[in-house]
Amino acid sequence: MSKVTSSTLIKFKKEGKKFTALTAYDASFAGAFDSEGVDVLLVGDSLGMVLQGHDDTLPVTIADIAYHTACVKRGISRALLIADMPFMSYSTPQQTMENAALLMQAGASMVKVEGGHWLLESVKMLTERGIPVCAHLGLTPQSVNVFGGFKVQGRDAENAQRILDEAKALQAAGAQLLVVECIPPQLAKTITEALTIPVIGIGAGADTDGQILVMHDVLGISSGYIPRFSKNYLKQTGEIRSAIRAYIDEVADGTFPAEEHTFN
Ligand SMILES: Nc1nc(=O)c2c([nH]1)NC[C@@H]1CN(c3ccc(C(=O)N[C@@H](CCC(=O)O)C(=O)O)cc3)CN21
Ligand SMILES: CC(C)C(=O)C(=O)O
Ligand SMILES: [Mg+2]
Repeated sequence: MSKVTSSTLIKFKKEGKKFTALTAYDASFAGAFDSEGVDVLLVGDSLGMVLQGHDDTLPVTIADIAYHTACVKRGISRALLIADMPFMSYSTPQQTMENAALLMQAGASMVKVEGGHWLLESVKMLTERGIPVCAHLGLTPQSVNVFGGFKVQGRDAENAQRILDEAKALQAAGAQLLVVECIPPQLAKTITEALTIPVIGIGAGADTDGQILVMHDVLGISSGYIPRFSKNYLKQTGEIRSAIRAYIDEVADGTFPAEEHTFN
């Protein structure tokens, strides 16, 4: 099967084919997700919470992400592999280049960064130097202390407009993919229709081009708080590979996310 690239995802968007993304942190799970047909795998800085047991993603380092990216890379053959840039590893353009290079050399095919207008120069510089960028807007967990908690973003008209403007500006700066997290479904729909690049949602309703979840939520083994927008597919299937297939099928046919998984 041919490798998934940003061109594949643009083709899916044009065809209206909903695609699936999932986090992965090691070769074995990543290999299973890849062979079942998950299109995009993300080495998320969520690993700070689900692997390391922290309360947020801030303690994660570039070495942590590079290590898990190298592990995942060895297990997969088809999926597009994205690596999260961790907190404060991309605070200046120079630092961004150096750290993004480490993740690409560890095996990533794209890096993901959280933020809007302040990131435009870095997105342009990375793209010009051969590093594809996935942007991330809405509830950007690295800003949890600014938000005062993991709270839905873009609920009022002013912030919704700002997020839409930032999405367009990030695309214009060269971003090839966008993740929107925990925003109202109407806003996610507007952004998805306004952009030519694919938009992946989490807690953002059913009208984005793709969906992403944290693998521990899909397999029902997150400890402590489980976000209400996620779904435990292991419960209904009893087997890991079947759970992943159910997730892929429900995203493809529009059953997931349902009303209960969205913020209205
Ligand atoms: N296991 C896991 N799943 C995730 O989806 C996830 C992580 N970890 N870690 C990194 C971030 C943090 N995420 C989170 C964590 C909590 C909420 C949360 O508490 N949301 C409230 C919204 C409250 C409101 O209405 O503003 C909720 O009720 O779900 C959301 C996203 C998403 N990501
Ligand atoms: C939830 C996704 C989008 C993420 O950024 C992560 O897993 O770190
Ligand atoms: Mg992340």
